Amino acid sequence: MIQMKWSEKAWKTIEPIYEKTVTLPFIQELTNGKLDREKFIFYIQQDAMYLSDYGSVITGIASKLKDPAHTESFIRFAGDSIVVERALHESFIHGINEKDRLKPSPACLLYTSYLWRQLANAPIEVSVAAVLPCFWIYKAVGDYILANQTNEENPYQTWINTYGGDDFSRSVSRAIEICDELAESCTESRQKEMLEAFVVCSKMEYLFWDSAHNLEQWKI
Ligand SMILES: Cc1ncc(C[n+]2csc(CCO)c2C)c(N)n1
Repeated sequence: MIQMKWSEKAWKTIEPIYEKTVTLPFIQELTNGKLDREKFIFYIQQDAMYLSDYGSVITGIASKLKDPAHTESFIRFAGDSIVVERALHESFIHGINEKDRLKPSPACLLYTSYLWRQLANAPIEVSVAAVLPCFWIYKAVGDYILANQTNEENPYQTWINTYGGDDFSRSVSRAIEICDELAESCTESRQKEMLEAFVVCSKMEYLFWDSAHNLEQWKI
């Protein structure tokens, strides 16, 4: 019998989470262009803080990976995340006083802290699985939005084009391939740990968008 790849199993596991993600008001309103600017700016500001940590975590992963081809890819992902995200953020929050930046929301801090914890404590393949939803869910959501858009004047088109379409697709495929290669030489129980981290981070992608729509604040 041909064994299912780790990534196939992983996507099947989080499919219900993904399906719920695309029905979130944030994603629906991003798709029809009616999302409040305030909510989008909140998201972009939170994302700037998320990405700053994300870039460091991914650089840490690059330095721990044993296969030089994997390290090379992760170094490229880290560079890409800085270049692409800088452009996105400049196009949407250019002119907004950086000192007015928010503090990380609970959802943002939870997500970045979890990624740091995986890097510090978990086996490297589990850390890699933890950062995969960031690629894969964004790709799927980007494609979903492109396929379901009806408004030609969407103010968020630059954002949508970054995550839908072909350029980003190559990085996503490579990240998935690396996870599968790592999983192949792991025990079953380690593969389970990878899956758990993948599921947790998929949920955190959901929470991140939801928190932006709610302009999430600290209760205290
Ligand atoms: C909360 C949150 N999750 C995922 C991404 C998407 N993303 C950020 S860096 C990167 C890889 C680029 O090398 C991708 C796909 C985001 N922007 N914000």
